[in-house]
Amino acid sequence: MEYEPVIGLEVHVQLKTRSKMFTRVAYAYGHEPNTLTNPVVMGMPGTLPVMNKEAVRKTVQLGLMLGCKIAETCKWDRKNYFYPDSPKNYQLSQFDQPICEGGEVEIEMLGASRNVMGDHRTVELTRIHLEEDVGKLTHFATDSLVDYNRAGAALCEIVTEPNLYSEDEVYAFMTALRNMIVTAGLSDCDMEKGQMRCDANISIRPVGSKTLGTKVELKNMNSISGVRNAVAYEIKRQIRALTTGYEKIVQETRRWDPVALETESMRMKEESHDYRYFPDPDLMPVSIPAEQIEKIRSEIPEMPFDRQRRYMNDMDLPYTITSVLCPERELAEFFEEALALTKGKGEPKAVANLVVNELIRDLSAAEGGGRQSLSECLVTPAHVAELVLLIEGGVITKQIGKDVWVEMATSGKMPAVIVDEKGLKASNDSGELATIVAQVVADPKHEKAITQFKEGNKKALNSLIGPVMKATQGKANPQQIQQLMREAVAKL
Ligand SMILES: Nc1ncnc2c1ncn2[C@@H]1O[C@H](COP(=O)(O)OP(=O)(O)OP(=O)(O)O)[C@@H](O)[C@H]1O
Ligand SMILES: [Mg+2]
Ligand SMILES: [Mg+2]
Repeated sequence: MEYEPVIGLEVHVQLKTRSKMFTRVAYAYGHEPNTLTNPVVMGMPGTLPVMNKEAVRKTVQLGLMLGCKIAETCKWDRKNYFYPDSPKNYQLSQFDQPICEGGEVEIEMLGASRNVMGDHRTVELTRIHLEEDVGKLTHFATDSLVDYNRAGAALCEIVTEPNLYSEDEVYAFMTALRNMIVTAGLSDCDMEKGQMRCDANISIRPVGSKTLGTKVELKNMNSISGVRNAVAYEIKRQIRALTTGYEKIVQETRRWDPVALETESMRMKEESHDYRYFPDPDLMPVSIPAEQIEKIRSEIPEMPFDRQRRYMNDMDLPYTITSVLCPERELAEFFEEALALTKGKGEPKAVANLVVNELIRDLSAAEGGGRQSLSECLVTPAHVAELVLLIEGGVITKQIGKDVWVEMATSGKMPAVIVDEKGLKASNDSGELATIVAQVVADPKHEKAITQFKEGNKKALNSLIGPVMKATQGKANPQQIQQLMREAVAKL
């Protein structure tokens, strides 16, 4: 029998708010353990929660971005359980009245090759709700330590329908969702810092069947490719269990081991009635006025796939370039600013090429691993615009443009200043160039190429361009060289 996997994801995202979900203590990463707490976070008797409005606003924005229905009224419930990662014996969450219902996420599958756009489809969402994060446990050989700095942080949970069917779709989903959330500035979604986490629910069923099999929930993946690997492993494990009868699939929570690259059983999964959800008596239900929803809607920035379609359709940019520019809003905005500064005289493709090739290369080469941020980089949109205009206006050659880039990236000087200081202007003196061309053509070394050209091989003269360029220190215009070369050869 042939089996197919069915996958549903629960994605937790820490929202970028100044303070925590129900108290004003700061939400931040990288502080000394247990310094970002207060009596509310620690669940001391007599403390009362106060809702963070910004977290609600950000969740509404996320819901609107993903086409969810925004609830007229939502409420807060206690999810009761006791575990050392929570200082209280409950977590404030939303049970039957979440902020957002329904919705979908557009994803892109891998294309046939890097320069071909892959298929797009939408993945259906069940709901998005808001809750408070729990602390972080670190386990050692004989004991465990807990850090409550992230306990109580505003955490939004995005739950999908069982509507994903392969590890590649899961990868595409996580990537698309992260790009949208980061673009909107709702979270940095750094999985290594725990700002974005994913539980993957997986079951297997015979192909063609409409009912769902027993689900297993995977935890502890700390990168998007980690999620893909864990899901791929678990699909194989379950299919093998079903086909060989060697193992039984039971409803449980399994932990991904990123070193051993396998999943191992953690605990049997609670059902929702085990949590004894009930409305929190200290918090009022929340209603969000329609005009406020419309205001939030009007503040949503352009989403990455929409931007990509615009670049491809309106600017005629190739897919490869747009797929690098568009997922990162900062980069895309840098490009648009540079393009605008050329005042219609710069080709979008020329501007985009500099950003995608030279700029990203420099940012990635920065010391200390990772990528340098644009704000730390000396190259500004004005530099890029000016450089493009110098090249397109024929003031300098493309070749010299590369040297100017290196110089402006290290000194921060404007390209025109560098060109002036170093005398890099393309030589328009065709008399001088003609002399150099004549010398190269006369060089016995090139006799063979010239004969081949005369015999009809039009490309044979290309090998002579390099020596001419070298003699002019890269300042000559390649078209002009070719023209002069043909004239010189015709005279032989
Ligand atoms: N048989 C199944 N196979 C695959 N995925 C499933 C199956 N049944 C449910 N799912 C998915 O599992 C997820 C269930 O998440 P939900 O938050 O509703 O419940 P939970 O995991 O029981 O609760 P908790 O928040 O405590 O983890 C959803 O993404 C859903 O699509
Ligand atoms: Mg859940
Ligand atoms: Mg779950």
